Amino acid sequence: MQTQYLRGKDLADKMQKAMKNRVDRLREEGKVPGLTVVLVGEDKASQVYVRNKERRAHKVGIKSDVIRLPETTSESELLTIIQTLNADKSVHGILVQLPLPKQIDEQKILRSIDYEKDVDGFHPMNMGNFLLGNESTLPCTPYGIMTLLKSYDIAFEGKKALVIGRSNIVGKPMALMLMNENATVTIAHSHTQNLKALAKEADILVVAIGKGHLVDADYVKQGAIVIDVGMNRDAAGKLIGDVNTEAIDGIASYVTPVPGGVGPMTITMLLEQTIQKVEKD
Ligand SMILES: Nc1nc(=O)c2c([nH]1)NC[C@@H]1CN(c3ccc(C(=O)N[C@@H](CCC(=O)O)C(=O)O)cc3)C=[N+]21
Repeated sequence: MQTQYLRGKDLADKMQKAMKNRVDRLREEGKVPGLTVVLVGEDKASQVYVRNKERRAHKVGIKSDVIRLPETTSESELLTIIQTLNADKSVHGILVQLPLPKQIDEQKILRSIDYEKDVDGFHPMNMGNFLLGNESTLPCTPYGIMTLLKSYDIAFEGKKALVIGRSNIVGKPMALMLMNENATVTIAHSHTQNLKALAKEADILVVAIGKGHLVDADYVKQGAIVIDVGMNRDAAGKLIGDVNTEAIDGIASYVTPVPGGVGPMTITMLLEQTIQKVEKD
């Protein structure tokens, strides 16, 4: 079987080109979409993501600001900044980069963001509405993955899906989205037994565990669709996924590359949801 790459980067470029036209139209009406990213600390990987988001936002015409705060920022200092952004009419989207330093309660911060400006879909109001099937902002990574799969006309109906990883921002919402598309979904995590055997049964395998090249041919059924959410660095500092893509070549039907797969789609959905906030205004 010839394994095909699901090229998130290509779809992201195409979608962002169309977004540019929508933003141009909004700007003609005097509406300039504004996205503010708050980055606490010096985490190197986070800095790269933030720079990527900023560059892409500017390219589609979104006014993007980054507030960089020191690692030692207190919870109350961060809450004050969020209150200012909540009240600022030129800010349509607020993203507080996770993870936050340990002195800051992440859930408390996410709750403090005006849920109508939560373009990540992490606010409990959005998470709750999403769980209930109501309209909501969606977590960008799983939303991007679903958008990518649909663009390749991949069907979900009755398929066996396994999501490895149960985080609030990827695993849990991913499982729910697959379920909503009528897949039969299993969630695996660090306590799961016989992971390889379980994975081998999956028609759709989503890997979000943060262990470089963990998934190889032993985990993948002939013809399976494999989604790699991993962002790890190897010994040489190169970005590698959770999936050893070379090892499953000829086994999987489709696989997302790293880089150029899920990451660019995450950013695209963030921009999409920011523009939607302004269009609905
Ligand atoms: N509140 C919050 N929202 C997030 O969405 C969020 C977050 N916190 N914390 C960190 C993670 C990570 N994340 C990435 C997004 C895009 C790429 C991306 O574009 N990656 C490129 C290349 C990156 C490179 O070359 O280093 C790619 O995969 O092709 C990566 C990682 C968003 N996150």
